[in-house]
Amino acid sequence: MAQTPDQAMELKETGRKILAYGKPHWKKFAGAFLLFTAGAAVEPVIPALFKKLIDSGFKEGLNYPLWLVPIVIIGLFLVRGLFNFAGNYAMTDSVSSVVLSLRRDLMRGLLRADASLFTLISPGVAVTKIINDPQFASQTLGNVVISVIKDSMTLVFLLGYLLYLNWQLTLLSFVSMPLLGFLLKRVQKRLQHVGQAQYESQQRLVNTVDDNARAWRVVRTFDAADFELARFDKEAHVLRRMVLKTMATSSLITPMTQVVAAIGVSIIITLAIHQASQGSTTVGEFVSFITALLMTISPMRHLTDVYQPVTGALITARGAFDLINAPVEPDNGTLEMPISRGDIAFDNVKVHYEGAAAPSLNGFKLHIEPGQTVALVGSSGAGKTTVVNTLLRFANPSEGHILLDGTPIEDLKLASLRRHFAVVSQDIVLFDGSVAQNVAYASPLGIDRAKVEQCLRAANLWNHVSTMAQGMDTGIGTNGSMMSGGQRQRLAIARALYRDAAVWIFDEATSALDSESEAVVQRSIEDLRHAKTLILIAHRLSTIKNADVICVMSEGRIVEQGTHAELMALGGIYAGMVRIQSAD
Ligand SMILES: Nc1ncnc2c1ncn2[C@@H]1O[C@H](COP(=O)(O)OP(=O)(O)OP(=O)(O)O)[C@@H](O)[C@H]1O
Repeated sequence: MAQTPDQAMELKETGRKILAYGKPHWKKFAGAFLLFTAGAAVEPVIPALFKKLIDSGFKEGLNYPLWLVPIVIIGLFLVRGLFNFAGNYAMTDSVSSVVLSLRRDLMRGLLRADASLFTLISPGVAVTKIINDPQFASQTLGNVVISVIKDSMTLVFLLGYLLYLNWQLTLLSFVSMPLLGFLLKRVQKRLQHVGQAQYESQQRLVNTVDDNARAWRVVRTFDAADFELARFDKEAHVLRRMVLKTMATSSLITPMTQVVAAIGVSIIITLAIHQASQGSTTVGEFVSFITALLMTISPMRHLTDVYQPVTGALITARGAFDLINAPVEPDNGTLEMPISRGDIAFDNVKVHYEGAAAPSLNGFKLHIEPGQTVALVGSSGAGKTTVVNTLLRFANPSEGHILLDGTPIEDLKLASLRRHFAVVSQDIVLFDGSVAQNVAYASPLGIDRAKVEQCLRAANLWNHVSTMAQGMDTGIGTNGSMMSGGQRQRLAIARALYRDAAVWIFDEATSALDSESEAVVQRSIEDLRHAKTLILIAHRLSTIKNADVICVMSEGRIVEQGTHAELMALGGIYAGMVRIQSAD
């Protein structure tokens, strides 16, 4: 897989974006920089001290107390250590601030993303992108910055000292630099494309784990543990191979640098020995020069070692930025609608999902008056849920309009539109919290416990909740995993009832209920009739026969419409469906 120029550009762009996140914290970064610089400035003092000690100690006799030697050496290391500690602290402080802002923006990206995003990424990948990736990328880049500051400063000071000691020899050390630059460029290119492959492989592995955590019951029922393990192993091996490739490529850098550096150093040492043998340098000068020269190798090597982590971090950050840059749900409406009567009109609406063979709604026409109860029935795939999705603007029509109280819904702000609906959908999703927190979910006024109880009673769940260890404050586990299917459904109904909406939508809301619970919920729904606009979607026709209007849908449009009695009298599709169900 070759790295395209575009991808290379994107990495630079990613780098710029991360820098923009660091900008507000520049003072802290600058503080860290100064502290590391001060730490690095201590480095050449060490060889300089050796020169002083050796020259004066060996040639001129001691002209300072001997106890000063350990004090000064220990003191120097202590000062360097303190500067480095403070620098690390300041750096971590700044990096964690960057992680915080990045995570918040990623989360915002997820919350605002268009519905299409959720057909592309799994929950596991979203978690990785928001939780792990910013930490990994920022931490790695932070460490690299620390190492670059420390090492380049150390190098600058050491080089300064070397130039001061012997500028001709020092300049010679630059001879091998172009060769090193050329080799490093080639390695970097390879690192970029192996790193990208490693990132993609990791995402696939996350997807596999995500599937197994969500569908664990299915996996066990199908006795598919071995099958899943084999699937996991296959991808885990691919990832392992990619990690090895990355490491092998980046490990080339160290020996390459060392050999190239050795060429330069060997020339310089030879010349230095030659100069010393001519008596043009003192022993102290010679030892000091060689010590400082050898001390440059370690920071030089560290500096060339930053390619791999930087590339890896940028590739990871680029993946995370995908989430920030994901297409945002269009919200171009400008109108607010504080109160709604619940008057809904569909005017020749056509919806064609991307990639679907046929439109899911095709010339859909319906007027629902305030307080009316409308039932949508029809075979699976007829487009019933799409009506709801379009009404809430999770899907957008390519033709036609939907009006709420006479206003086209696309003219309303999304939040202003959606606040008028309470929906119990087919797939029940609950939050990891208590019963009360789930019922009063995101309520701006906090939890009204009396109202929570009233809604739980209406949903026929109060009897169960009152027996739970902490009543309505009992936790229900991830996605309500500690409740039965019917209890989860009733909790979702209570959540919808709690919301003071103008339009209530129940999409197969009682399908998992036993007949007693269904009767209670049915009565609660009956109580709402006329006070609210109700849209009921059900396969079990007995649950909707009291509706004011029953719409029979087929292939995205209404093919029969009327009351139960009218449709029975018509003797069409609806009457046929009723006959089949009563025969069951
Ligand atoms: N996100 C999507 N992308 C592509 N096609 C979709 C999408 N969602 C639904 N569809 C298709 O649109 C059609 C109508 O689906 P819809 O969910 O509205 O049917 P339904 O009448 O509610 O069915 P059911 O009674 O089984 O719930 C189906 O053929 C379905 O495959």
